[in-house]
Amino acid sequence: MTILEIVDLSINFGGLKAVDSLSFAVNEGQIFGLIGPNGAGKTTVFNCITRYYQPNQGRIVFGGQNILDIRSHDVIGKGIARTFQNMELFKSMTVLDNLLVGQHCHLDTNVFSEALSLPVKKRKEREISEKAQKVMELLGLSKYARDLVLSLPYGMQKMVEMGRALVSEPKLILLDEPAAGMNPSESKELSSLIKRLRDTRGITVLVVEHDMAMVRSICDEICVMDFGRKIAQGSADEICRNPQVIEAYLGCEEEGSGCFR
Ligand SMILES: Nc1ncnc2c1ncn2[C@@H]1O[C@H](COP(=O)(O)OP(=O)(O)OP(=O)(O)O)[C@@H](O)[C@H]1O
Repeated sequence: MTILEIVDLSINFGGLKAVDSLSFAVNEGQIFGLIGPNGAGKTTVFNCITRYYQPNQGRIVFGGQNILDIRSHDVIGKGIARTFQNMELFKSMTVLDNLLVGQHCHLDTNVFSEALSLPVKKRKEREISEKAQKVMELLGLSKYARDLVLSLPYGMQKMVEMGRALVSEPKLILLDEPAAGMNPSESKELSSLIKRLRDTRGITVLVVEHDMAMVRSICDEICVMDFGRKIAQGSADEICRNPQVIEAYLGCEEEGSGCFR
């Protein structure tokens, strides 16, 4: 069953067509890769899905609803969460506080419950805190809960970002270059975590990633973009054999690896 459908999506910046009539569909429970050379338009697609950018044309249908009709701050409430290419964390705050940031939208309180600190507010706060604890356990972050993010190694900081996205219990998570800056063993661990999220929590994953070893190991289906357009779609084996894809990546093809960087 389709959970996300990108239909004829286009967005221009001045004369540049960053995304050009792009269409693809992601099925529920899939790990779907969006790849392409630098500047192909991948992050721009994420920015359109999260309503940070307003496309010039097209539709983005999530769970049957065109999300271009909703406000950007309502996207998370629909069940979509994301991580960023350049981690957007509050680095001088603790891990736990970073996970709790943004959860106020789920508190559903009003001025009276705030002022009177009513039990309903306290209960909601406790629920959110429990969710954060569970996510920290899942990601191996519990022992760092009270540590400042800036004191953690880079790979762990990326886990905090993943954690923040997971606390909202998304149906779909958008991961923008999750393995960037990680060493091979960290990205292997990340690959199994992403598969676990899908397998145990049923989360659908749309991932932008340049690490082809990771893309190959986790993605059920891959859409390849170049200059804003889709040039191929299929399994990892199919896209790696596709002449248009090889042509697009020429120059960053690794000697003998048979694939891309
Ligand atoms: N806000 C903006 N204003 C102007 N141009 C933009 C803007 N955002 C993106 N672009 C341009 O759109 C094109 C696509 O950028 P985008 O970041 O989506 O590429 P990408 O495929 O994610 O690249 P990378 O793999 O390097 O992250 C680029 O040429 C970029 O410079």
